[in-house]
Amino acid sequence: MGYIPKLLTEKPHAVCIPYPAQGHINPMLKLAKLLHHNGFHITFVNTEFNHNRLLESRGADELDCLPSSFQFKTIPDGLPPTDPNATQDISSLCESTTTHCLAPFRDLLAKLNNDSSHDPPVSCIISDGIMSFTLSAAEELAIPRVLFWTTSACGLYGYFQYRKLLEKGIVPLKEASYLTNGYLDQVLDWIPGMKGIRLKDLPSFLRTTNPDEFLVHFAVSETDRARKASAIILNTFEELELDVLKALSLILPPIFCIGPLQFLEHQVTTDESLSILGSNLWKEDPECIEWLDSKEVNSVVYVNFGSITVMSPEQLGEFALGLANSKQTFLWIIRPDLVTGDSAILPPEFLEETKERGLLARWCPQEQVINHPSVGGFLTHNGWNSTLESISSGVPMVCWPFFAEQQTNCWYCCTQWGIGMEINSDVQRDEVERLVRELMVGKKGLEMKKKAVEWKKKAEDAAKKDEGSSSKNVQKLIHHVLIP
Ligand SMILES: O=c1ccn([C@@H]2O[C@H](COP(=O)(O)OP(=O)(O)O[C@H]3O[C@H](CO)[C@@H](O)[C@H](O)[C@H]3O)[C@@H](O)[C@H]2O)c(=O)[nH]1
Repeated sequence: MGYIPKLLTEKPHAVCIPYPAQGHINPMLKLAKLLHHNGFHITFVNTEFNHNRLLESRGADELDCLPSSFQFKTIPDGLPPTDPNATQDISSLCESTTTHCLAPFRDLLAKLNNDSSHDPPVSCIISDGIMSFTLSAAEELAIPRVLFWTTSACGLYGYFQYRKLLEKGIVPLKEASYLTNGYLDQVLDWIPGMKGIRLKDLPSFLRTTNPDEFLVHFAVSETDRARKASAIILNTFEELELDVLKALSLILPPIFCIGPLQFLEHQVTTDESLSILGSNLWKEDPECIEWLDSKEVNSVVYVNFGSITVMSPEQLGEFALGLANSKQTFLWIIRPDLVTGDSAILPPEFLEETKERGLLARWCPQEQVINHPSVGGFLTHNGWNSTLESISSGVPMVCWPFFAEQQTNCWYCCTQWGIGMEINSDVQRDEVERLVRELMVGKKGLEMKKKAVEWKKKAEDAAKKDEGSSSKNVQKLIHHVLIP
């Protein structure tokens, strides 16, 4: 039976369930706040593992002060215990959530809908795009089922190409030498809306010789299942990705572009405890902002590779010496689990050379950092949140995509939006030095800065209260889909 309010005055109740990783929890929490602001009762579902991390990094008190109409619940992720201060293995997590999370999720919904519960009945489910098992639970309750893909539209469209790549025999690669012999440079001229894109610019999981590669088949099944949703949400804005959105609209249910969500979140000011509620899973280093305050406008390179990227000690060394040799001032966030194997050891000559002009920290309030007037450029892995946060702050990028759709985001930044320059995946100190210098003081850097500021303005327009395309899309989503 579908959603029947217990009372006519009852609030709609949205259950928001992110994929359990930082880059997915952040935008989902922003959306949840936005819906709460629009009169929804919210249940936000974390995995037990991440919820413990959230309590650890932000303190339990923060959640105690929330209004009763905004609650957190947890389900297990089905994985064995791992390092509580590190991101879980992504492939295992995708496999585990798909296999193990539906049953506890169903139980949770049943509890929320139980007569003795003080919550209004669950009236819609908003789930991460790669948690599509939730569609079955929503179907059983006959309520709207919305998938929030936290990637860019171009990244999502990139995943949509996997089925065709398999059918055409382009993937899996015939042998490992295809990774380096130029095969990945082939231009795929059959993808509408992505003129000139190369195989290497599509999401990276295709770089495999294994016909059974889990993440390739997972991408195929999740994109297939996306067609069954009531609607798709994207944290982007229409003007940024017009061509791809047009192509996606032919194959997907209605798409609502509601980004940049951080701008819309800033308009939510009704409840103090909610507006300060954050979702960082690592403790933020408070020193970063003070340090930035002491620096000149546009003078600092901000270096951060997000929550999942890992690198070898050699790669860390190349970045370090490239930054040192660039002579630029920098803030570099080295996550405790950034380096594979041993802990991050930086070359002594790097520490000596940069002690006056570099700050190292373990985690920071990135939105605040990147929006700080001192930050002039961003050395990034091009996770979609980081990319969009950079666009929203008018900051150009040097791009070192690690995996997933970061390669696609990078290609768009460098070739379509005019706001990025790519570093070779086999990172070398000389290239880091050259590109960082170009970013901060070169002619190309200046042009990119101009472009980035133009995109920032367009992003602000999209988020303008009541008038911008993203603001209007939020209202359409609510009134046409979530409260039909
Ligand atoms: O010191 C830090 C580092 C990061 N962040 C935040 O953490 C998020 C990181 O997200 P993102 O930049 O998207 O990177 P990942 O953590 O790598 O994100 C995963 O999720 C994204 C959204 O689906 C995908 O685009 C990426 O490919 C995938 O790796 C952003 O909101 C950052 O602001 C901080 O607040 N402080």
